[in-house]
Amino acid sequence: MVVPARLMRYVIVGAGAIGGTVGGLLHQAGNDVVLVARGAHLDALRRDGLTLDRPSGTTTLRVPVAGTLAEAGLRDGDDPDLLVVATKLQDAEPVLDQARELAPGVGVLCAQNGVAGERMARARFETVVAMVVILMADHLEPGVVAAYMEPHPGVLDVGGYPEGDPAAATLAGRVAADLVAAGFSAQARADIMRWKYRKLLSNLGNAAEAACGSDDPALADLSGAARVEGVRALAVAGIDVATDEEDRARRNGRVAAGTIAGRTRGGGSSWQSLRRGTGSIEASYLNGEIIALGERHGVATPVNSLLLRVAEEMAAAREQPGGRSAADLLAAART
Ligand SMILES: CC(C)(CO)C(=O)C(=O)O
Repeated sequence: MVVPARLMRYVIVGAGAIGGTVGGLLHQAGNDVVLVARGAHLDALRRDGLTLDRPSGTTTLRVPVAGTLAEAGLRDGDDPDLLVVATKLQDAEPVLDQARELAPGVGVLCAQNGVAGERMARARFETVVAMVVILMADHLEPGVVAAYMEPHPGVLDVGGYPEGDPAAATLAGRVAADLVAAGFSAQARADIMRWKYRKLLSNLGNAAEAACGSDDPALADLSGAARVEGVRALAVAGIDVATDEEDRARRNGRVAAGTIAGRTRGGGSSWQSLRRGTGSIEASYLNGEIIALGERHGVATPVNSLLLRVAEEMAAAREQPGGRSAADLLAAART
């Protein structure tokens, strides 16, 4: 893909917490954006626009919407779109397959946790941009998204995948500039995957939070134990990970104190998946990534294995988040 000089159109699939916030604010900053949504959310977006609740107030944005990528008219060629995949990882492959049929030369941006989205995208497309998403947001109801961070709405660093690919790096630079102009903390990084692995480590606690709830007093111990296994597996696999110190220097956003529009943030993305009863959870691409590395390199990962099993069971049974005890899970993983 030759990255064109003109402003690209962002076609964003997965217009929930992440896609809605990113798309809404890119649109507000004057970018050409289409949100691809489904069901009641699509109806509400068409009827009422996108309502974005932020600590600074509520905005209604008339972002163009479509029900499918075909309806969005996804295009490559001389005037190509950028396809932004903001679905959960378990929902990404059908989107990528459909996009490939419509516009095989399109550039793809993976606005997702973990490191699997980039692999999936690169298996189908030439130009792929990886993104580290640190954005505390929630898809509250059809048409309504809350973004809880201030003073900026989130950290969205990007970089070409694989690292060193010149077209992907150029595209990442363009995206970073648009994100900064839209108010995000964003930068293009030549070593983006170190940062994605760093973020993966923090997401190993997502399944624990979903299973036990954020008020569980032993949650930090359980999540910490999952991370210790993750750090060990990545180190033995020889995967370079950005450090806490580097991370701290970048973190200049925080979750707004109290509530916005009368609501308090409940939990992270896996907690939200259980709450919505979607029947699936991202843990197989987060804890599962570490389990697979551990198996390959002889590192035991009992805590991640247990968390994955419990989170998947809860999702399949459409259990609400928070029903398990973190102390019990930790004890079970250690026996
Ligand atoms: C950082 C945070 C909480 C939001 O991007 C996250 O990664 C998640 O919940 O999955």
